[in-house]
Amino acid sequence: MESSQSRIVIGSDHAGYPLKEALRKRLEKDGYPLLDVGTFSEESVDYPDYAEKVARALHAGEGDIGILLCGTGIGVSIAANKIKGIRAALIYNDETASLAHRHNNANVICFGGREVSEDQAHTWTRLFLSASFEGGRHQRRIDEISALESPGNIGHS
Ligand SMILES: O=C(CO)[C@H](O)[C@H](O)[C@H](O)COP(=O)(O)O
Repeated sequence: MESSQSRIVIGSDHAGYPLKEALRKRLEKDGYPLLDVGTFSEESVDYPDYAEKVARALHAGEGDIGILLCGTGIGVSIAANKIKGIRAALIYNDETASLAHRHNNANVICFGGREVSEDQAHTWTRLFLSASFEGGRHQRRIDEISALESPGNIGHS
């Protein structure tokens, strides 16, 4: 069942800005409560700043699900996944839109603003939101991802 109550936090860099605007308007029309953290023009900016803004808003409880856009969707995915508790998924078809929720319990979805159409981004966002996490073996794997963030793990000094 689709949760029309999911509160969305959306952000992009300059390359994702046109698609962010189009997607934001469609999701607002659908009735989703939405917080837009920028960017607000096509002036060049750095995508890690917007991945951080979306993650901060989610950590602050200002939204349930994040949407991030850059040119390819890759940069925002990499940046967002550096932040504790964030599971960001790059979406590129119907299947990944659904499985990102059902198996990965992603809390951020990412799109390439120069790679996907407005219709695709809208359809895939709705598919993601209408899916449900299946738990079971998938929860075990997510717990393993969380363990990678622990202070005793690789890369922590
Ligand atoms: O796609 C991106 C990162 O994965 C960014 O949105 C940038 O667009 C990309 O790095 C290209 O940068 P440019 O400054 O727009 O040439």
